[in-house]
Amino acid sequence: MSQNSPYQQLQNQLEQVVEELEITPSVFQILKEPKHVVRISIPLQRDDGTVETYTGYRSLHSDLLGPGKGGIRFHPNVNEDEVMALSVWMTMKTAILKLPFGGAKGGIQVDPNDLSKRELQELSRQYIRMLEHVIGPQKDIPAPDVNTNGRIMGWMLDEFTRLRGRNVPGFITGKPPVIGGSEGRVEATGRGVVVTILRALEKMDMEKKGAKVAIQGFGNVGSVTAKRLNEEGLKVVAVADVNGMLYDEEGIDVLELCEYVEENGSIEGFQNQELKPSDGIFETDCDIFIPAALENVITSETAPKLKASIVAEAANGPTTGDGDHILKERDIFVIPDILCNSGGVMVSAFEWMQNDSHDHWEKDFVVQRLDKDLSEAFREVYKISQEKNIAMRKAAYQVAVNRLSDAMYERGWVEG
Ligand SMILES: NC(=O)C1=CN([C@@H]2O[C@H](COP(=O)(O)OP(=O)(O)OC[C@H]3O[C@@H](n4cnc5c(N)ncnc54)[C@H](OP(=O)(O)O)[C@@H]3O)[C@@H](O)[C@H]2O)C=CC1
Ligand SMILES: O=C(O)CCC(=O)C(=O)O
Repeated sequence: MSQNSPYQQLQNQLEQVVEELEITPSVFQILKEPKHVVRISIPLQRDDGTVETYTGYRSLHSDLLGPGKGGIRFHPNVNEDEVMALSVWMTMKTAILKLPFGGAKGGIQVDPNDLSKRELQELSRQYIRMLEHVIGPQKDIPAPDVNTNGRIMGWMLDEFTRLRGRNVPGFITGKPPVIGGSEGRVEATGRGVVVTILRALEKMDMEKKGAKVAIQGFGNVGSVTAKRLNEEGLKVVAVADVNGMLYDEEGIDVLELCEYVEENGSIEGFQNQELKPSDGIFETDCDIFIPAALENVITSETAPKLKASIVAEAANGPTTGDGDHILKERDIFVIPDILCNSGGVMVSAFEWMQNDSHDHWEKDFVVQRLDKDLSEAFREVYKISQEKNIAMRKAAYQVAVNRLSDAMYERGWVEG
């Protein structure tokens, strides 16, 4: 495992949390490894008739509190270490939120931009065919993540339905509402990120109107977060994607940018502005910095440059151990990923519940419940961080591990 292995860093963190909570080390023994990791080699017939194989994974970290839950990522950097770490973070999120789920994650090592629409659909269906034995509404329930969306969830649902010979809408979440998806799931992660930011601003006595925001990543999570912050009166001054960064100290026209990205797939060319280098995002003058792309971006190199007083981790695992240490030393308030971006899985849980009871909730109801439940989770974590004088990340892990440890005891997996 490399030094920047998210999975290794996680293991170190978990071991420390178990020690500090003075709970039995057996809890760490159980949490340190996923229950299973399935690796598949997926053959795909390309449009030119040749066959290529793609490596795919599904890691089920824990089904202690319910079936595994977690997204599917399509990206060239997907690997076993990453998928395992992402599945552990899912276990922590669902435990913090008291959802009836464990943690899982999957992915395919592929750049979807290299595939035609037919190839992408076939690869998505093939992934489900090859993993049918380990997924299902009471076993392990997938959802969207980086480079996957409602359209892909729809194809996957269709494939699973064919395999089972009956409709099983609760097998996957994040699907379009017309085939059983929940209202508000597309926006849920970004909306949740903003709920946690608003709670943090209140706790820190910071004015939200005009607060300056910089966002790395302008996909599903980054763009919805930007839109919601804009509605709340904050000012998005910088946005970066892989091609570069847009900067406007007066505030970017977020609505127009969202429409532009929807049509053009990138921020490049927006209002004919020249992009600045993508890395400039770390040095932007702002109050809130939001990583909303991939792992390991706040490091020993970038953490010292940040100007923000709040880091809201919309991405999973954006901060390395060294980076985190520097943020702590610099007294930057971090809303940890396992709390900050958990609005997505929360509304996925709502979707699964609606599927189970053949119900359809109105969007207003979904949004209100998300705001209320996530604010409550924020308060619980914040209270512990204050009482114990520890960082929000450590407090979040403590909440999760305590709950998991209690469940292990009640199920007879460990002694008290
Ligand atoms: N979707 C969800 O519901 C949830 C997602 N998350 C996490 O949020 C993060 C983003 O996911 P999501 O928005 O769904 O993914 P998307 O695929 O929709 O968007 C990812 C964005 O990140 C950008 N990006 C990738 N690499 C870089 C880079 N090196 N520098 C700057 N920008 C970069 C992409 O740019 P480009 O388009 O140019 O490639 C794109 O704008 C991930 O960590 C994911 O795990 C967490 C919880 C739930
Ligand atoms: O909605 C879900 O089930 C999972 C979303 C996800 O992958 C995540 O929170 O990282």
